[in-house]
Amino acid sequence: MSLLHLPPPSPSRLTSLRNSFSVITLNSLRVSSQRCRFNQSRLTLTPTASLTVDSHSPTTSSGRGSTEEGDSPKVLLEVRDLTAVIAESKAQILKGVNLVIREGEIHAIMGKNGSGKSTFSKVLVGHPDYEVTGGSAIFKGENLLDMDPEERSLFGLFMSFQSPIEIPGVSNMDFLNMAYNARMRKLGRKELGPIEFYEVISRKLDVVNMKIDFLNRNVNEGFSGGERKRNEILQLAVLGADLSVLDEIDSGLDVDALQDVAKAVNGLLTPKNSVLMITHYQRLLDYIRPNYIHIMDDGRIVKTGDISIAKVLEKEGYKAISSA
Ligand SMILES: Nc1ncnc2c1ncn2[C@@H]1O[C@H](COP(=O)(O)OP(=O)(O)OP(=O)(O)O)[C@@H](O)[C@H]1O
Repeated sequence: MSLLHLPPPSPSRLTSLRNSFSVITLNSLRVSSQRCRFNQSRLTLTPTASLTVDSHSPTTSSGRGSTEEGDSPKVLLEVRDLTAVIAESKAQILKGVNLVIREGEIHAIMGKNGSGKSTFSKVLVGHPDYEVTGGSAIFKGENLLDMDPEERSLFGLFMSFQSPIEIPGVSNMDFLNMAYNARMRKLGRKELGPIEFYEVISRKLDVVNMKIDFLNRNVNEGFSGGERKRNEILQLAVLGADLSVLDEIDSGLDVDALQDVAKAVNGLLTPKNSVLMITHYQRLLDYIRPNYIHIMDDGRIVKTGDISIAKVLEKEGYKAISSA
């Protein structure tokens, strides 16, 4: 790929964008663009000792993570008794979610429509539509619920939304350059100017099999469903994350796109980072092999197991799971 194919954004364009958003990062911009509400109510919660659906008994199926005694990887995310309501109506959606994710593990959450899967993932990233009413979420040893969405993103939590939003007037390239630099600042690493960043991102495009033209288009504007999903993974590839929450990354993808996206996600895995996927279908799990599958029902994780759960589901539906 050559630099000649696409002019990098002008420095003045980047400066004006920086002035418009004094602080800008991926999750926070996407979260706040969805509801234009920046003031998330902050809660300081005391972790409570309680029952857990401990995810560390099933066997690994992806070869990542570890279940051997004495060789437990570090806990990355520990969610205990998490409850949350819809901010506006106060309707309770999460009714005590328990989940432990260790470094290097891939987890999948499945469950009927409306069981609370997306709500859980949005609560994790601090979406303002929801208020946490109890429980705790500790990420890399810090209280996640005490951080605003932007801090969560900079701290290494990435979320790919089920329906990625458009951001009119902001090109993919400019958006990613700013988000990348914000993350580099947080990590104490070198920020990149438009030309250097262009070289970085050009290489990442191959990872998701995206054409270079997408960099000059406004974020998700006019993108097809599949292109939006690829763009989400491009963002993940550029920013990196300790924990990537992928909400129905497989929806709207044709077979080739699904394979591209899965290959890209697999290519980003290291022994240190983890993935939490939400999906309805086994086909995604055939490409990205989870260590654990959790079933969510009515705002709680009610069952945890290995890939065999997905196989039963595919054949017999949720009835078979609840009676198991
Ligand atoms: N912002 C909101 N306003 C009103 N209701 C909401 C909101 N967010 C979630 N809900 C409701 O909470 C319930 C759980 O929704 P959620 O999107 O978390 O379910 P889900 O398990 O992800 O479903 P699906 O599999 O269909 O994506 C649903 O009944 C939904 O209508």
